[in-house]
Amino acid sequence: MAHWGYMTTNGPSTWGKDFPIANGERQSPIDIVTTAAEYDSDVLGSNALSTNYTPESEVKLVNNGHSIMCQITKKGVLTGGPLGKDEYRLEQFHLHWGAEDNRGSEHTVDGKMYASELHLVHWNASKYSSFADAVQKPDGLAVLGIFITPGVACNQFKVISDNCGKLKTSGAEMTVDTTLDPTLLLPSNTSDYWTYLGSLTTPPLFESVTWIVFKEPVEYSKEQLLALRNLVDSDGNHMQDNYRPPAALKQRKVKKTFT
Ligand SMILES: NS(=O)(=O)c1ccc(NC(=S)OCCc2ccsc2)cc1
Ligand SMILES: [Zn+2]
Repeated sequence: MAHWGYMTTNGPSTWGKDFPIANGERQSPIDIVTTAAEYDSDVLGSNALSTNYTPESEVKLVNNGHSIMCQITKKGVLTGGPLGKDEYRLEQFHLHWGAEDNRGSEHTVDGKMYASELHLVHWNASKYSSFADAVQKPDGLAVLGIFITPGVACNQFKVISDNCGKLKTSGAEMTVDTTLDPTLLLPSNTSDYWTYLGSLTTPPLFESVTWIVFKEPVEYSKEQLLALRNLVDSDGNHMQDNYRPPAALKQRKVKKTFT
């Protein structure tokens, strides 16, 4: 099986061969049609989404061949909003980006694509014993999606962007002694978001993700975006355009927490 990727020969349009769920009923990402999203005060209004992350004292950065991933060791927790009382534990975060600023995000908003999208991946620690146990359960995962647009540098992201040069090739890993507070990777407004039931956006495409996509984008500098584009993927090409285009919404409703 040719390893999946984002090239013409192994990209999103070919994933259905080895991962038939690619054409499933709750695939991600999606195009968020803002006028069709339903404001749902009771489910969402009652208990606000809350993140309780502990600043990392060291971070493990991994070039896994299709993104740059930061593995989390502390026990940061996400709860509330569409997650109810369940506590979801932060496992890792990673990104998707384009070769140019006009593309790169996975979710789109009324067809608009952002330059990049940051994903904070959590698993339901109230119901399951590990990420691997939760990854295939319909309520197993929760991923925060943060849109990224070119602008001023994001200081908290510097620890990743400043080290991309040392993580050039697929499989490269490094541990960096630094404090990193995942809370500071979030937009200032974390009350306004869209949420819907979806999937992993890369193989194995499991339909186990409650998606929470914030309305407010965060800014990264041109240099920080360029650092991502200089990474090399598992085929030895520049890691760029590592995003899956929107999948069909099918019988799903997108909820929003703002009017
Ligand atoms: N882009 S995404 O956030 O939807 C996303 C998140 C996690 C993953 N996959 C992960 S973390 O897999 C870890 C290895 C694994 C373990 C059991 S099945 C795969 C894929 C896509
Ligand atoms: Zn992702």
